[in-house]
Amino acid sequence: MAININDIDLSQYPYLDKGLEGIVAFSSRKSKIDGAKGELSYAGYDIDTLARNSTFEEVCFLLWHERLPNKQELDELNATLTAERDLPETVLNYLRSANPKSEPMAVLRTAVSMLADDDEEVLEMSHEASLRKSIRLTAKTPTIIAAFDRVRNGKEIVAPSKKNSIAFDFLYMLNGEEPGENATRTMDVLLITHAEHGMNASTFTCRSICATLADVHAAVTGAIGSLKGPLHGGANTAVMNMLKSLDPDTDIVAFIKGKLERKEKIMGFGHRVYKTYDPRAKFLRLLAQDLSKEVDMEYLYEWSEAIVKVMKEEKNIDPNVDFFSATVYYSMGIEPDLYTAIFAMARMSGWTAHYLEQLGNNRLIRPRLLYLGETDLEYFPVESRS
Ligand SMILES: CC(=O)SCCNC(=O)CCNC(=O)[C@H](O)C(C)(C)COP(=O)(O)OP(=O)(O)OC[C@H]1O[C@@H](n2cnc3c(N)ncnc32)[C@H](O)[C@@H]1OP(=O)(O)O
Ligand SMILES: O=C([O-])CC(=O)C(=O)O
Repeated sequence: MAININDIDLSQYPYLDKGLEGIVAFSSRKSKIDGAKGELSYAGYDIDTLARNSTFEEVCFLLWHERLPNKQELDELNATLTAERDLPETVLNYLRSANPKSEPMAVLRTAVSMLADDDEEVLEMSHEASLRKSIRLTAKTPTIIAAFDRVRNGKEIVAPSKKNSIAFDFLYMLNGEEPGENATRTMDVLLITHAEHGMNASTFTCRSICATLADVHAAVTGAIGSLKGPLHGGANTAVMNMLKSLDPDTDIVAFIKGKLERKEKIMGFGHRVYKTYDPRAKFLRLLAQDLSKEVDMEYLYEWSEAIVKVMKEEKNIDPNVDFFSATVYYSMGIEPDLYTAIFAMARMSGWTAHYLEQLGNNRLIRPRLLYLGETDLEYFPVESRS
């Protein structure tokens, strides 16, 4: 006989909720979100201030150490991140032989996992060794994404120039030519705004893996798998696929209303925590407006604004970080299926920061399950089952 949920005294299970909404699973010093006000800060610094003034490397230091670096500390981190950008030959060989039709996120997941093979400290679990591995993972992830994109497009892999920031070198390795100041700064802002976001699904995955005392490579490999889905980081690619399906004759109001009537979700909208405009979307919206105009694709921004208006009127739902970032990436000439991988490249800093935090105050994560299946069934050998 199956157990009926109505017969169970649910007051014994105070935390039972589909999707764990509202449950505080960890404490952290990495980021603070006020979902009602639409505010986000990393280790005490408002996201708008960081996006306007900081660099991704400085944000990495902030997330790992919970304070901003001084000049010498930042120079040292920059030097290490630059020196660690090369990939081991085993990973390069994998990227050269990977199926060019594979999703970049699947290839990234495999390549990041493979980095463990060549990391001499892989099983060294101290905070110091885990931080060194985190720096190496953050340095190498952009090289993996750019190399796979070149290989799948029949182009030679470009080695890192090691002359400049992660944002600069990523665009250099992707396009085979040095990016200008504006493109570099835009990529830096994208990386800063995507770096960290509390107990999101992929960070939860990362911390759960860490809590078994598995190494940081294992934890971020799991996190990449979690970020890939369209309800999480995969939404940015889905947003651009939706925008690309439109044309100047599309009645956007009818298009969105039709989707809502069919109970389809509009990608890039809604958030478990924000019940108002995502502060990062506010920032990226301005970038999307400027950049799409610069490359004569202002129509993408105009369609986006039209969608924002219908979603507000019909569902009172605002855009999240994935909505306008799609137009920013597209205006930079980046292929839509790379967007989630670039998100992962940024979030590597947040994942590894949470890994270090979990390691410093660890307990196995093992929630309970409410069993609702059959009980006390009689076992019959397979031959006698109908
Ligand atoms: C980096 C990130 O991960 S940001 C999020 C990226 N993901 C997306 O953009 C995918 C689209 N958005 C969504 O699916 C959701 O808003 C999520 C998954 C992000 C958050 O979802 P939840 O907190 O679980 O809300 P849930 O899915 O239960 O939705 C609540 C209600 O809002 C509606 N809703 C939420 N988001 C959307 C959306 N994007 N389009 C249409 N309706 C939506 C739901 O249909 C539901 O309506 P109902 O109560 O009438 O059935
Ligand atoms: O916080 C979340 O649920 C999703 C996320 O990662 C983000 O918005 O950056």
